[in-house]
Amino acid sequence: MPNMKTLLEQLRFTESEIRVRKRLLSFTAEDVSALKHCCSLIEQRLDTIVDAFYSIQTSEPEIAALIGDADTLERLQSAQRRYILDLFTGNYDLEYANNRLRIGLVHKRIGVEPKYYLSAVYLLRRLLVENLNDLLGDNDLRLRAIQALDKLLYFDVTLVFETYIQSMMSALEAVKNRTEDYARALEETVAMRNGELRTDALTGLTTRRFLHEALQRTLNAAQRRAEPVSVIFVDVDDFKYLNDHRGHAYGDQVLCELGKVLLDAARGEDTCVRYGGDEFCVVLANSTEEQALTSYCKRINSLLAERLPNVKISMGVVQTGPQHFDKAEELLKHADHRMYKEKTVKKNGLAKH
Ligand SMILES: Nc1nc2c(ncn2[C@@H]2O[C@H](COP(=O)(O)OP(=O)(O)OP(=O)(O)O)[C@@H](O)[C@H]2O)c(=O)[nH]1
Repeated sequence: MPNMKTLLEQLRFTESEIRVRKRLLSFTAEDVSALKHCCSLIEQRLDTIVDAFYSIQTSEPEIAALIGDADTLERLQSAQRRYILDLFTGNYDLEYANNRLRIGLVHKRIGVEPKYYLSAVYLLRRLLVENLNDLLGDNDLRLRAIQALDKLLYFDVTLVFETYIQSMMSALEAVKNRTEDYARALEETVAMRNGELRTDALTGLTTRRFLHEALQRTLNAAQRRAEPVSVIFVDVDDFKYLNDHRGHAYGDQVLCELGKVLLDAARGEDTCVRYGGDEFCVVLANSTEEQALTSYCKRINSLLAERLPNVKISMGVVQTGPQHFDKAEELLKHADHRMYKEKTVKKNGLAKH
């Protein structure tokens, strides 16, 4: 029985553990002999006891439903017969313990709640005591046998409950493992999706998620080489109006084309990012603010005039380095602020260009 072995191993069951348990219940050789003495007497009443047991059990509708069909009832009856004989054989060894552990496992598996198991143990004890009283009359053996039976039943109930609990814990462990597997799979999916999001689907530019990483890389390299870095925020003017009046698909085309313009105007070491919606951000390596305005921004404006003559943009340029370097966050905030300022000036009709 490989399953039993695992169960015993799980519960660390050994001969010496059985000895400890017997000692804890003061289950002595005297108890063994008292039970053994009653074996043949109980055997005579075996069928009567088992019949009485199941007629009382099945009179309870909930238990009758648990037992189910006649075949199961028959199997339970013969198992009960074996158990009653086991109680009086005088052999309470590892094999005996194994059988009790198996009962615990079976009870858990078929969903017998402890209340049913305990009431069944109580009923069996009552029937056995009634029969011992009847068979043995008023003598010393009767008292000793009943006492020994009580200890042995406690021994068995403990084993059954331990297996029950162990098997419940294994089920919980399995659920926990499944949940952890699911969480891991979910994390992998999210990681994969994030990986896909490195590139913006519409424009093919770097996504905002990776702006910080790219900017930091450029800043680190610039610091080592003592070069300036410029950051440009770009935002389409009245894009909502374009969307609303020429359709969302046209809006998409504009964003896509603007992305190309930004890329075409940039050099290999620059990073063009779709910041979100109609906002873009460009990190120019080795570029002062002056160079950005006179070279990069100028190129953008002329490309835009060629490819999207009806589209206007606002830009905010900020330089950091080559001596003192601002933090990435500050730089982005500053560039965004400048772009917003330019837009506000234009909207108020104060634009000079
Ligand atoms: N077609 C299209 N529209 C988008 C996309 N992402 C965001 N938008 C729209 O872009 C518009 C941005 O509008 P606002 O932020 O009000 O900007 P605006 O109309 O350009 O106004 P100002 O920035 O003040 O000039 C919103 O209407 C968004 O719904 C996209 O991927 N495709």
